[in-house]
Amino acid sequence: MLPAMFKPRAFAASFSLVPTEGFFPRSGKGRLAVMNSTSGASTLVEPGTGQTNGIQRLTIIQPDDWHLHLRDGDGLNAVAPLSAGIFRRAIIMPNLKPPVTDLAAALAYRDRIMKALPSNAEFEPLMTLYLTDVTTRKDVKDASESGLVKAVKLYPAGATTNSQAGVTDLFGKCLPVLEEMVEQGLPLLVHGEVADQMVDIFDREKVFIETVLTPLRQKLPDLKIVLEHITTEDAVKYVESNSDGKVAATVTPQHLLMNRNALFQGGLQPHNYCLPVLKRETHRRALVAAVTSGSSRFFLGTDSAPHERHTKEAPCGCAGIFSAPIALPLYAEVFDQADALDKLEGFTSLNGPDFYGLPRNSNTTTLVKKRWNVPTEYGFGPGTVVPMWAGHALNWNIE
Ligand SMILES: NC(=O)N[C@@H](CC(=O)O)C(=O)O
Ligand SMILES: [Zn+2]
Ligand SMILES: [Zn+2]
Repeated sequence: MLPAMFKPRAFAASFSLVPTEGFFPRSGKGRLAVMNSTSGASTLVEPGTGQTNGIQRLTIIQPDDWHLHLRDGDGLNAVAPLSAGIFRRAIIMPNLKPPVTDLAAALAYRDRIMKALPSNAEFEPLMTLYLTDVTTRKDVKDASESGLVKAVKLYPAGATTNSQAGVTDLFGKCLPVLEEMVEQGLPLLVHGEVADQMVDIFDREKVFIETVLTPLRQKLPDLKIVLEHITTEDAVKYVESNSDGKVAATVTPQHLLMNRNALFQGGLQPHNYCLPVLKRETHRRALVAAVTSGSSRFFLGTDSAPHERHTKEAPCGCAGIFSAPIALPLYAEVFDQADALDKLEGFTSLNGPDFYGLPRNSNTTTLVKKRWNVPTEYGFGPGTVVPMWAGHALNWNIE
């Protein structure tokens, strides 16, 4: 199986301290196969400060994960300790079956998460409500006043995993609830894709920005919005052009490290399939430029979304990439490649809490440049889950 690799040739020069081969996932075909990949990215250099390439060890304020799927039941018990071992807090996505639509459900889910953690874990789940056509102002007010629910999540109905109960008509059905969110200061987190099957799947984020986000901002300029797991240059530009502090975006490791070739490299690659789907290389480069620019409007959200192996390696495979245990090394790889390790901490640990109005963490995490291999799978209830870049070598690890 060929790896999902697209690493631009120009990056090799910046890896003088570590053998270039070290980073390339082992494909059985060796380095040449990777270098000849059809990514179309062979001459690109990412922006950076040009000051950080020699760094071998990096201590940063402990990161939080601003977009995490922990699932439920046995799956929750398997993955929650993995996130809790790395991140201090995480925004917990509510797309369970049935979804987490009110305070009672959020508190019950929070209890199940706490029970899934080791007794010494210092991990704070930041709960969210799943917005539906019938969510009420009271639902939002109660949730906000609890202090434990930090946001409301918009899934356009049909756009992604477990979004069937999502919103069918945001402006027709949800405006009073959105007004309540403005009053409560509760951000709206958006899966920013239209669900219209007539819109090309690679264009759904751009069309969402044009047809939903732009008018939404006009109607409710004081609503705080996080455009989740952005994948396009269009989204980067949108976030950058909204400079009033109300709009931010999370960025996943997969959208920073892979382009859409990774879906088909050497054959169909179900473990690289997520929504929004990977985009072309120009978009990936725009994302890397955005997160390494030092802008405070972009922050870490893994969108770690475990699905049991057989539900992804299937005739109709689920969307979602499991990255929680390796996400931090993957992000370090991105910033190192861009020679911008000095911008990593802002992205992983400062911009998120600042946007949410929460305190920054006080303890630290140390990353070291040391080769290791991503495990090929993790336990997931009775089955297993395959992580992003399973079995491949990474250059960074958590000390
Ligand atoms: N990202 C994904 O591909 N899947 C997520 C849902 C989501 O975040 O859209 C999931 O819950 O599996
Ligand atoms: Zn989503
Ligand atoms: Zn998600």
